[in-house]
Amino acid sequence: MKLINYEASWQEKGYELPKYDRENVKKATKENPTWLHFGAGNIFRGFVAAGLNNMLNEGSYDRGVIVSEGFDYEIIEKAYKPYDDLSLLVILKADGNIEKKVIGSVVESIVADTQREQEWERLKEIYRKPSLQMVSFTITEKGYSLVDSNGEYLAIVAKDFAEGCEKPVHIMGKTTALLYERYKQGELPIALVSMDNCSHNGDKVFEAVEAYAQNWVKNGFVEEGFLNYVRDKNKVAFPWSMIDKITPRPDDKVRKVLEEDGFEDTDLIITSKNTYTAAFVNAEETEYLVIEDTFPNGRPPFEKAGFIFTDRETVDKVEKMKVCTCLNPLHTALAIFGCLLSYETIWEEMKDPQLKELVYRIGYDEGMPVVVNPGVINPEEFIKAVLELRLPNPFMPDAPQRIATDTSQKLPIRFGETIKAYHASDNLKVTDLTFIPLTIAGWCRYLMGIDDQGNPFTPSPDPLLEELQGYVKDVKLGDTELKADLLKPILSNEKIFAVNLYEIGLGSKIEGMFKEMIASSGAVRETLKKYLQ
Ligand SMILES: NC(=O)c1ccc[n+]([C@@H]2O[C@H](COP(=O)([O-])OP(=O)(O)OC[C@H]3O[C@@H](n4cnc5c(N)ncnc54)[C@H](O)[C@@H]3O)[C@@H](O)[C@H]2O)c1
Ligand SMILES: O=P(O)(O)OC[C@@H](O)[C@@H](O)[C@H](O)[C@H](O)CO
Repeated sequence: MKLINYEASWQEKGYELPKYDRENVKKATKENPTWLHFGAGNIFRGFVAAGLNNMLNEGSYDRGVIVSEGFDYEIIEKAYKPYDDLSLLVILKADGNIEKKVIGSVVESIVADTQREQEWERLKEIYRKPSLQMVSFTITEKGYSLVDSNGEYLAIVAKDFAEGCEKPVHIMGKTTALLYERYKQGELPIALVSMDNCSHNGDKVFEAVEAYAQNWVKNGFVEEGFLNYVRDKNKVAFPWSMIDKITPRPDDKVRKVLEEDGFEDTDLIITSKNTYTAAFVNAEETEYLVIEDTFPNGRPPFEKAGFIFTDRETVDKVEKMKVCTCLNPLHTALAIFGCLLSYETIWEEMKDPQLKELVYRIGYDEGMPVVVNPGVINPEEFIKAVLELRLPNPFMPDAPQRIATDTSQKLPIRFGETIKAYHASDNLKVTDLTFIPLTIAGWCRYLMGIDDQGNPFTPSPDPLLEELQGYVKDVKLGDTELKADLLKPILSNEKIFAVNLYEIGLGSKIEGMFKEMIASSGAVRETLKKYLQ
């Protein structure tokens, strides 16, 4: 059974196949595309492309999506092209049932690299099409960042600014250069939609594109009118969104299940840029995509796929509910302590009495008091499902090591917003927080790269890892005397926590917890017991 030759007989083995004429969809999309997506990773295939696939199956839409990758070209070369852009979605339900769906809605895949002339020219052509309504992104938080931890422009960004729109290297430079093609075509309208887990994600795209446009205007590469176009919300919109569907890396156990069916395209691929990909993607059943309804050139009827359209204020509340309180902070706490306590799956961590208690306390005791009900999703029901069904789902192969990736980029939204809300509150005291500080102390302990048994482990990739590990490199388990300012460069960094933790009164508390966690091997567990029993 090869994806590229899928056939009706697969249905007997429970595989749902595209019910539409894919060649027609391909042709219509290539001629008049409506949607281009950057970031060919797992969430794109497992959720958004799958939503469109449902619409095509039902006949409620007639166009596919074109995917582009401006960072990790191997994803396209190894996980899309060999399979004619098809993929297999494996849904792992909490009751143990598995659904398998062939996703045919991705009809073209393109590497976004100015050195690859044909592909770059095709992207320009797509941007020039009046039919194009939206360009979306799932490129991780760091994909939007133009600066380093000191706020200085990254070298590639500075070079892009200096060299103009002919051969940008940063993904936001490529996006801006392509948008310039659309501007030249008569200022055609479009929406650029981030679907990443960052706060006010639309603003991240806007700020990056605006910075590129400003610098290119300043350096004489593009006209002032382009900057005005980027800033004109009636022409270029940057809607906010909140996306939710736990989509782990392609898993070996799932691979074996597929192989038992006779499915052959099961190679697990780890690219040189550390993306975990395959021709299949495994994900949970639950999914939410809430998008601010600002699309100057219209949009596909995504309501048919269950996506929720609303105003910006509601998206903000939903995002705060999910990313700042009811899911992602709990994930990051499990990621940090999971790596320290040598866990390899989230569901097993949810059987650990202290870790389970920790996420209940972070969620219910510390997060929920500052959550505002967004109306479109009920926070009480949402957090209950996360804690009782989604995280403990034993069929989901999600790993703390995946979630620990880029933790330095995630802390401001996952914990910083709650800390700020307590600090600003008249009736809550930030110094009463215990479990969030405990998790931050755990992260400082994690940065040592030594687990609770005293064995070295490899922390997950993070753009600040090297710098941050430098601060704790001399700490040893059993140290009783620590340099007074040891953690200060970390805990006072407002880029990492959204606040200076010393200025709001949490710095010493976290330092104290860190000291408890380095007392000896086994001290992480003992510290968790102390605060959680
Ligand atoms: N996987 C999930 O459970 C999930 C759920 C909700 C939201 N998300 C959001 O989607 C993002 C991607 O998740 P995924 O599961 O697709 O991950 P993935 O590892 O499968 O893919 C990561 C994608 O980001 C791109 N990328 C990474 N670093 C980049 C950079 N510096 N510049 C440009 N592009 C870069 C990669 O090329 C790839 O396309 C997450 O960071 C998160 O914001 C993921
Ligand atoms: O995708 P990241 O790296 O931003 O965060 C890791 C997980 O917390 C995240 O992917 C969740 O699974 C997701 O946000 C659930 O909707």
